[in-house]
Amino acid sequence: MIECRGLRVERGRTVVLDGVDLTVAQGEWVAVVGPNGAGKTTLLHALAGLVPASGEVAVGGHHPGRTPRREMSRTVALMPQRPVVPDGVAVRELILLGRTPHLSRFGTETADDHAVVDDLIARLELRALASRPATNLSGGELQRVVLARALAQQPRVLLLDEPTSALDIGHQQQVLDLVQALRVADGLTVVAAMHDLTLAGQYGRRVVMLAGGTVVADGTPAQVLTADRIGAVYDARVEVLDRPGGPVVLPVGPGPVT
Ligand SMILES: Nc1ncnc2c1ncn2[C@@H]1O[C@H](COP(=O)(O)OP(=O)(O)OP(=O)(O)O)[C@@H](O)[C@H]1O
Repeated sequence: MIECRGLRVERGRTVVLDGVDLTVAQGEWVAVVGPNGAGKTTLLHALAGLVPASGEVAVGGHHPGRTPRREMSRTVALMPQRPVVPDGVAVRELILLGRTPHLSRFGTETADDHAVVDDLIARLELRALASRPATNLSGGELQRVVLARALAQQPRVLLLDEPTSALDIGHQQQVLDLVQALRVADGLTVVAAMHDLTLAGQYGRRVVMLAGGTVVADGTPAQVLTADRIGAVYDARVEVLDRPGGPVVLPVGPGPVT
């Protein structure tokens, strides 16, 4: 579903991604991890066709930069790290915008479009927010609404950029469980950039670690999320517990305070 060979992205005069090879099968969930500035967002943007990239890139058989936007939006949906919300738009309208790539040339929504939106509102427990202006939501509420908008696109590939960064622990599990259910039921392919390494390994069967714009590790959560590698790549003190659901990555404190 995703094939990158020698992917390279430059921003200004800086090479932000270089020589990235990534193959993702349909229905796979790949967690992309790495320190701040590693290139995670840039990778997702390159896959969505939002930044120019060189090298070979194909997503759902399309070259992201050379495919008409409407067609690309039926294949790939991006849940951005920093969503831009137009003033005065209500939550339900914002989610309905996700249907845009599927509308007829006349631009009118059908009963099916409304049914898709209503189903997502129910599954993400957004009913109480549906008529509120989206600009008035809390950070976590908005994050769930923006996920609903991306899912309303009914994409084949879902790109999630820090999807749980503003969510409490219950809502983290709610949204990731919903994406997991869609992956299993519909064969949705998921690439999710995540800072929470434990969650990354619990949902991503495969973890790709980026640092300095290149892939430094690619494998199962247990192969990639080792204390030594995290210590070296993130310059962090961590302990990793081996649990049936995946590695649990714990920060280690600075020691006794004197
Ligand atoms: N438009 C731009 N112009 C110049 N540099 C950029 C631009 N966009 C991103 N960068 C740089 O590219 C690098 C990768 O940024 P990116 O947002 O992809 O990292 P990230 O891994 O998602 O980081 P974070 O975890 O902090 O969100 C950073 O050093 C960033 O400053």
